[in-house]
Amino acid sequence: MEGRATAPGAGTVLNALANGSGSAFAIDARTTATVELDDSGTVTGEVAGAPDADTRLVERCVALVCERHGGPETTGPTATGGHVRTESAVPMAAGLKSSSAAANATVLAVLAALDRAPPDALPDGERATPAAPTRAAACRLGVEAARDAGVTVTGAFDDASASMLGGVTVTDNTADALLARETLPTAWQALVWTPEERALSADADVARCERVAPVADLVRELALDGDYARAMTVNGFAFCAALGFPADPAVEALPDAAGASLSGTGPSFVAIGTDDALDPVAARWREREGTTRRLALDTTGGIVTPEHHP
Ligand SMILES: Nc1ncnc2c1ncn2[C@@H]1O[C@H](COP(=O)(O)OP(=O)(O)O)[C@@H](O)[C@H]1O
Ligand SMILES: O=C(O)C1=C[C@@H](OP(=O)(O)O)[C@@H](O)[C@H](O)C1
Repeated sequence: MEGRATAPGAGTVLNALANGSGSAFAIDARTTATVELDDSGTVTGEVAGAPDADTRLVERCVALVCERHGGPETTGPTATGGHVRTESAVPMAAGLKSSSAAANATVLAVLAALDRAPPDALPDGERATPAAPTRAAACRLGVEAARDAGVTVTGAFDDASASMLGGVTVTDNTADALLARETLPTAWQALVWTPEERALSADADVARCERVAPVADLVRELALDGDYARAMTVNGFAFCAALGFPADPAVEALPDAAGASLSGTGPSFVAIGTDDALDPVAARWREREGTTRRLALDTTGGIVTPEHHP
C-alpha cells in the first residue's frame, strides 16, 4: 500500500507566539512524502539528504492517521505501521514552515495509501471515497501529531492551514479555528532570504513574544481586514524586537516591497510584492550571506500525486 503527496511551505503574516492567533501564506517550495504501509505495528522514517534529521513528526503522522483511518472497523484497507520518506525544498527550522509541509504531505500520503484521500486533494476527475476526511480535517491531524512530537509551541494551525489549503489563512491556534482563507493579489510573488543559521520553533523565547501581544492584536486586526502586507510588516518589527533579530532585512525591503517580515521564529525573512517591486529588494538581499530565492505564491496547497513506479 503506497501513497505519495506534496504540500508547500509558507511565510509569516502574524506569528502566533504572542496572542495565540496567527496568519501565514503558502509559497511555492514543496515537501513530498512517500509512504509504504504495512501491518508491522512500527513506523520508520527518513529524510532525503539528511540522515540525522529528526523523523519523529512524520513517524507520528503515519501512526496517527493509521489509528484514525486504518483500523479494522474501516471499510477500506487497514494498516498499523510502515515507512515514510520525505524530500524537501523547504529548509528545516528556518522559519519557512518545513514542519507543516512535512506533516501535511505525510498525512495526505497515508490517507491516499488507505484510499481515504480528501476530495479536495485529489487530481481532477478522481473521486474520493465517502469516508474520506476534508483537507482541513487532515490538516488538524498533522497539527495533533506536531503537538505529540513536541516540534511546536501553539500547534501552528496558522502555518499548517496555509500549507494545506494554499493562499493566506488567519487562525486562532488556541482552538484550531480557521478565521479566514483568501488569496493574495495574483501579480504578487515572494522573496525569501535564508541565512545559514537555524532556529527551532520549540526553542523560541515564548515569554518575550507574549510581551508584544498588544502589537500582535493590531496585526490580527489588519489581517482580518485583508491588509496582509501591512500586517506582516508590523509583525516583523515586533517579533525582531522580541526574538532579538536585527530588523535590517525588513528595512532594506521597504518601501519597495508591499510587505516584509521575519518569518516565524526566524531566521528567514520574507517580502511580498510585484516582480518589479521585488527587483531592488533582491539586489540588496543578494549582498547578504545566505540564500535569496524568488518564489511564486502557492494557491494549490496539499495534493496527492502519482506514486513512483521505478
Ligand atoms: N522534510 C521533513 N521531514 C521530516 N520531518 C521534518 C521535515 N521538515 C521538518 N521536519 C520536522 O520539523 C522540525 C522543524 O520544525 P520547526 O522548528 O517548526 O521549523 P519550521 O519553521 O521549518 O517548521 C524538524 O526538527 C523535524 O522534526
Ligand atoms: O510553533 C508554533 O506554534 C509556531 C511557530 C512559529 O513558526 P515557525 O515554525 O516558522 O518558527 C510561528 O510563526 C507560528 O505562528 C506558531
